[in-house]
Amino acid sequence: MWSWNRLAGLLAQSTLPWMAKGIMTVEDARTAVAAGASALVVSNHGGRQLDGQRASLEALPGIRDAVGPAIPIALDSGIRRGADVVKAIALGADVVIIGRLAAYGLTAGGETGLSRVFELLSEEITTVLTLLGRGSPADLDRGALIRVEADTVC
Ligand SMILES: Cc1cc2nc3c(=O)[nH]c(=O)nc-3n(C[C@H](O)[C@H](O)[C@H](O)COP(=O)(O)O)c2cc1C
Repeated sequence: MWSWNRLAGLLAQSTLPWMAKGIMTVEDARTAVAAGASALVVSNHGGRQLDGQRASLEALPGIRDAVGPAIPIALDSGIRRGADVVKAIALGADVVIIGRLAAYGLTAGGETGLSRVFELLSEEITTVLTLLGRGSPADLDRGALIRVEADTVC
């Protein structure tokens, strides 16, 4: 079974930089950074392992606060449109990763379909940034968002 100790043994055999994927708690984020991770991927693996797990977007702000600004953070799981990318950046991600979205594009239209996925994402990100009055992703912060509790949505 995988453990942080087993990972330490593996890392001792290499000087390559590495990133930890599947980080969903502040505790694991701190442990990964202390173990030498160069970057983190906040991810619930697309909900494919524990489908009742909380969303990676929910976990992101606390993890960013815990590790500070210097550790690059990627986020994945559930990115489907440009607004999702904007939310992730506003909550502290440096980059996002797409999984099934890329697969959907490839399935629907091969290389052309995949290119279209990136075109749509780019257009949507530009639209959302414009509507928020932000010039670029670098201008995003948590003030761009409001939190709506699920039980307040009619
Ligand atoms: C068919 C499939 C296989 C995957 N296999 C792995 C895997 O072996 N290891 C892993 O860390 N994540 C795996 N993932 C999760 C992806 O790396 C990624 O975290 C996830 O797809 C992101 O969520 P999204 O699909 O909603 O964008 C897999 C995802 C899919 C769809």
